[in-house]
Amino acid sequence: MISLDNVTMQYKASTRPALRDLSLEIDKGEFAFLIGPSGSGKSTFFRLLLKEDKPTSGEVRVGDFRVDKLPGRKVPKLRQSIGCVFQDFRLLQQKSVADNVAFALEVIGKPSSTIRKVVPDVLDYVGLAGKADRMPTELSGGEMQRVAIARAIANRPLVLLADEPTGNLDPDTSEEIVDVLDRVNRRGTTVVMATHDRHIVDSMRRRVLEFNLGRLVRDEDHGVYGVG
Ligand SMILES: Nc1ncnc2c1ncn2[C@@H]1O[C@H](COP(=O)(O)OP(=O)(O)OP(=O)(O)O)[C@@H](O)[C@H]1O
Repeated sequence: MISLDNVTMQYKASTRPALRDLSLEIDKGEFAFLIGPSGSGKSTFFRLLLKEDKPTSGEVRVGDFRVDKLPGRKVPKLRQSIGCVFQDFRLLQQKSVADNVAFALEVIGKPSSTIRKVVPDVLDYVGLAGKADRMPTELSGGEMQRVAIARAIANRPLVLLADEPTGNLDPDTSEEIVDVLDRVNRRGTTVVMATHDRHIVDSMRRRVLEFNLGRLVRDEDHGVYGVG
């Protein structure tokens, strides 16, 4: 589903590469944690998958997309097959919960009949039934992240990338959010979650990919956070 082959990413403004000769594969349906200290390359890895940056060398694949060689006109199609969730939720503040999700489907050209059906289903799925008409300011952090997940999965992407999705949440709420991601994964979506949350990694016992200084230094199937 995701594969990197000898990928190096050297930003022009930086003296050392953000990723160095990175090779890894994540299969369809896997749930993988990406861990490592600040600056180890986790966000850069996500940016390469989304073609927000182009690697200096090496090959990047997501599903059938050869991302590093993808022409610009095909990038929207790639991004439609990758859902993203971030630490800071990134909701549209002027739109209701339902409209945040609907808007994501509108911009990719889904017909309104589909949108009317999908939005309540997906809100129900993430545990927000009954909150469709709330504005983001009327939600808790955990609820905001549920909206962000609903928006990210509404189009049933192949992959869900979550960049520190629990970074702004308390421990109990974090567990609830990871439960939602776990359900999304069990439905067949590949999930990759970058995190600094030791407790979550240790309790889930899923694949752990540890980065350090742009290198993959550990890859374990049922890993823990470890000493780092
Ligand atoms: N646009 C950029 N230009 C120059 N250097 C960059 C750029 N983006 C990231 N870097 C550098 O690349 C390295 C990897 O950064 P990256 O953001 O991928 O790390 P990270 O593991 O996601 O960190 P964090 O846990 O803090 O989010 C760092 O040394 C960073 O300073």
